[in-house]
Amino acid sequence: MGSHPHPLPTPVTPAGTEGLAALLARPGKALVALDFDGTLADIVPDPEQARAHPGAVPALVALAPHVASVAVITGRPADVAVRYGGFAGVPGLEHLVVLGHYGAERWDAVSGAVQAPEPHPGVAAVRAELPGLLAESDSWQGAWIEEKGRAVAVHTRRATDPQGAFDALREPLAGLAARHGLMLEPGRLVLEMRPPGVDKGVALREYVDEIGAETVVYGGDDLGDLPAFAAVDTLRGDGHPGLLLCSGTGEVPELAAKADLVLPGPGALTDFLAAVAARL
Ligand SMILES: O=P(O)(O)OC[C@H]1O[C@H](O[C@H]2O[C@H](CO)[C@@H](O)[C@H](O)[C@H]2O)[C@H](O)[C@@H](O)[C@@H]1O
Repeated sequence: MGSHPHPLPTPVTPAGTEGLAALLARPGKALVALDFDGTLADIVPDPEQARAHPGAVPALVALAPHVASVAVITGRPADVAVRYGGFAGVPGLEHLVVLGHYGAERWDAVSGAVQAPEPHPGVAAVRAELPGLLAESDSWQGAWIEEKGRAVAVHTRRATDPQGAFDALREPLAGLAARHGLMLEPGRLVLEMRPPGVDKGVALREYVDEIGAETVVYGGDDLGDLPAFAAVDTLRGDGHPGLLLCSGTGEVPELAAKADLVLPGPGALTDFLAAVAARL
């Protein structure tokens, strides 16, 4: 162990310690699944400027040959995560899978294509009403719309009062979403209106079953990752070792409280993945 340049941080829970031990002992039976924004990519004020941390692709490339599968599970459209991540055409990531829109979409590196369901009609209705709603009050001044194709998001990170705008918008946007058969997905200073029926927990569980993974490592940073954390907890109850990583600097304490290991942001998380890969 003394020959490794990067130390391997220790999980703070017995379940996480068991999950890490299983990953190191039987990597070929492990799935490593990771969120994109805030986990593999640093948070930036403009979502269009988000890109994978420089350490992310090298860490995934180092891990991929040893494990059963590496997957990215994100709220982004799958093709956007692939583009911003720089995941396509990378030697070593020929089997990468990206589950976008919380699992509604799937991109795989083998085909290079995205599989997606029919668009939900509520998204077009919300899109049409949203500018009128945002013009109704000064309480959310500076909030702006991210067009996501199969969903619409309202960001407040660049609003005059980011948290105040987020809080003030939560109820009206929940109402707007519900009127059109959508759900409200709150995140880090973002409120997304999206079709129901899938979440990162459902997506993770289905993918674990599909590939027959024994051990599951999941890393996230936001409220949308809570269902995936819950899925890993359930899997642990069913005898699958699991390791829950939180990429966090304090913005989402709800997720950090449930993690086996909190790493301070994408740089630390990708260092951890690289340190694991170096031991395989
Ligand atoms: O599931 P994820 O991959 O974590 O995607 C969740 C949302 O991420 C993006 O918003 C977040 O990142 C932005 C860029 O760093 C940041 O400006 C924003 O405040 C964050 O909430 C993305 O724009 C959303 O569409 C995703 O749903």
